[in-house]
This record gives sequence, C-alpha cells and structure tokens, in this order.
Amino acid sequence: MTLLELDGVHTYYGESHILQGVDLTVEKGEVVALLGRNGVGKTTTFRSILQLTPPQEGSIRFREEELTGKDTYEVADAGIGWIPEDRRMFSRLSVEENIRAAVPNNASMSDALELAYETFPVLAERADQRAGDLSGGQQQMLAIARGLVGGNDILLVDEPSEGLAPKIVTDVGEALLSAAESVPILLVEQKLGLALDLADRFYVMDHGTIVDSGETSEVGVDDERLRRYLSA
Ligand SMILES: Nc1ncnc2c1ncn2[C@@H]1O[C@H](COP(=O)(O)OP(=O)(O)OP(=O)(O)O)[C@@H](O)[C@H]1O
Repeated sequence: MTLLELDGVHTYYGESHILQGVDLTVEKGEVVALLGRNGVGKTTTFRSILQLTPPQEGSIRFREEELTGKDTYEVADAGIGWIPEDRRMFSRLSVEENIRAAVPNNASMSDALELAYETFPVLAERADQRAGDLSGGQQQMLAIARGLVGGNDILLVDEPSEGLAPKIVTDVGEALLSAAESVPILLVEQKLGLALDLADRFYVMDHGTIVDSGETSEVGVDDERLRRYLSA
C-alpha cells in the first residue's frame, strides 16, 4: 500500500525554484533512500512534506489524504515524524524525560519506554543522564527513539550519520534497521554504502527533480549509474 506519495511537487524559497516537479512514493514497510549531492533539494523535499516550506504546485498525499495546505502540526498529527540533521532534543533534560516528552497523550508510557529501551539498550543504561552529555552517536539514537515512540507511521530521517565517527555510523545504521522493523523510513544519507545497506529502494535527485530510481539490490557504491549524480 502506498503510504506517502509526492506528485509533481514544486517548491520555492522566495524566487528560487528549488523543487522542480518531484515524484516519489514510500510503501508500507519500506526504507527508501533519497540520494543526491549537496544542495539538490533533499532537505527541501522533507520541508515540503512537513509543510514547513509549503509547495506551490503538486500534491503530497499521506495514506491518500492530501497534506498540501495543512499546517505542520497537522502533518505531525497525521503520523509523520521528522528527525532533522541537528537531532533536536531537550539537552538539559534526561534521556528518559526526552523519550517521555515524545510520547503522545493517548499512548501507553510504559509500552513506549519498553520499545525505546529494547531497541536501544544503551539508552536504558543512560536513562538518567542529561541528553546534552550523550555522545553524538547516542544522541542520534535518542533522536531515533523519540521518533519511534512518537506514534509515527513514517519517519523522515535527515543525514543520521552526519558528524559521526565511522564505528558509530555502524551503530546508528543498526539502530535505524531496528527502527525500520516498526516504522517505514524515508532517509537522506550522504554515505552511499550506509544508504544502500539500509534502504529497499532509492531515488536520486539532481537539480530539484528525481533523475533515477530503483531497487538498492540493483546497484553498488561504485556503480556509474549512481556516481554520475553523486560525486562532486
Ligand atoms: N531557507 C532557504 N532560503 C533560500 N534558499 C535555501 C534555503 N534553504 C536551502 N536553500 C537552497 O535550496 C537548495 C536546496 O537545498 P537543500 O537543503 O534542500 O539541499 P540538500 O539536497 O538537502 O543538500 P544538503 O545536503 O546540503 O542539505 C540549495 O541551493 C540551498 O542553498
């Protein structure tokens, strides 16, 4: 079943025409990678879905319901979770308080904590620590855990490996794979190997449009098909 569907999305910042007709879908149960060089419009695609920068043309449907024209809080309420590049969290609050704050009012707090701590045992060990004192990788896990307990039906994850040491990137990759067992993910990730390992399908973006797409099993990191759009 198609969960999220973008159809001919055009988005501007002022006069700058950034997204020039983006089409993509995410099906239930999938991890989909959105690939492309810096500045091609990946984050803008997320901002368009979230209605933070509303598109001027095209449609964005989530579970067949039109999102364009809604407020961002309504998009969040519809079940779209966002894990931005800066991993927004309450750095002065404890790990557990951060998780608790992400749980919707109508959900069971104990179930949410169990899900978060079973998925990320390292967070259980650090439940009482201030989130701001966690390492970069642990903060990323906390950000993913918050998305996981947030009652979301899809997570938009932006550059989860950004600024992390290689060994930690592997941990975060495993964390995302665990998360993907419960929730579909649309992923922006510069590290091609990681993106291909995690995702079932990929889209390649260039100059604000989708220029290639397919199953990740069809391609490898050195594939010319990807390299032409991804290398600087
Ligand atoms: N708030 C803004 N106002 C004006 N232009 C912007 C704004 N944010 C981004 N842009 C421009 O829009 C284009 C697309 O940016 P976007 O962040 O979507 O790219 P990206 O593919 O996510 O790349 P990156 O990995 O560098 O974030 C870039 O040329 C960028 O300079």
